[in-house]
Amino acid sequence: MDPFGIRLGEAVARFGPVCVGIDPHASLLEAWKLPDTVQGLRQFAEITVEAFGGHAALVKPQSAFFERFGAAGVEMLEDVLAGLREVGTLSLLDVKRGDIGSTMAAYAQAYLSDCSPLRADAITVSPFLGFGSLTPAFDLAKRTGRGVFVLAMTSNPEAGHVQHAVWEQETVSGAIIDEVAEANALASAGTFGDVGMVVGATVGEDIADLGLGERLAQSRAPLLAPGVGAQGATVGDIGRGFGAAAPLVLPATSRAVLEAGPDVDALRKALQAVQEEASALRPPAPLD
Ligand SMILES: O=c1ccn([C@@H]2O[C@H](COP(=O)(O)O)[C@@H](O)[C@H]2O)c(=O)[nH]1
Repeated sequence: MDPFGIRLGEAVARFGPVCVGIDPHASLLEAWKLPDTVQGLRQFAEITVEAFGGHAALVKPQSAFFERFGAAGVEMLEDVLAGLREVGTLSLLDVKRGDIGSTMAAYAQAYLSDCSPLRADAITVSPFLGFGSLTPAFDLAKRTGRGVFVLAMTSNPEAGHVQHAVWEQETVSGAIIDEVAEANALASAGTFGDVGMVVGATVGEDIADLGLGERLAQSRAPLLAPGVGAQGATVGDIGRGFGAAAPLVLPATSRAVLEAGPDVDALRKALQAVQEEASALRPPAPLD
């Protein structure tokens, strides 16, 4: 399999950079007139895979909303990942795993090995047990052509207390950006490295205040930017806040698109509207 960064670059060239989420909130199941049960979850999952598979560069199922149904929900998550694989759509499983290295190796096996039922093209991971603790995930992802997105500046309002903390004259988020840049230094040619970061669409002002824009742009990391829509951020905010790093950004949105369901065409239209807005973030392809 080609490295994740290459596969992502191809998908973004085809569909644009938007990452759409599959987040079966109880309130969305209700709005779609589905029961908040495993059966309702199954219908939600089937509709969203049909709507987004083959229509977006990257689809991000949120594990928590499947896990809340126990083993049956996790089985459904396996089906969602398999459904996306079948139509050749890249999956980013949002699980935010992080642990001591030996346990991290087991998480890596769970999501990034070729034979796991829960394998995805990429996962989100948390570096707050120390960046080095993530090494088993980077190593296995590299061997299997998969990707890893490291939380760097998350979209929630509470995040700054931890992520902007300063240690040895460096912010935590700045240190993470530099570690990711180093991990991507040897990645194959192309826009994106194989190691991404999560940098919320809501944090543009912080990027400027902390002077991190240029370092983000140099990292070659695909920058997953959740927060578009329900959390109040817009694609325009990304253009303004991310500066030179904007071409690396994958604007991510879940509820704002999912609210258009359950009709498959309406879901696709809602996705397409964000995709059209987001096309302004990337420079046009050079003419031959
Ligand atoms: O910093 C982060 C990291 C992850 N998320 C996840 O993205 C989606 C956002 O959903 P919306 O409905 O578009 O708000 C959700 O799965 C979060 O867990 C994030 O929001 N911020």
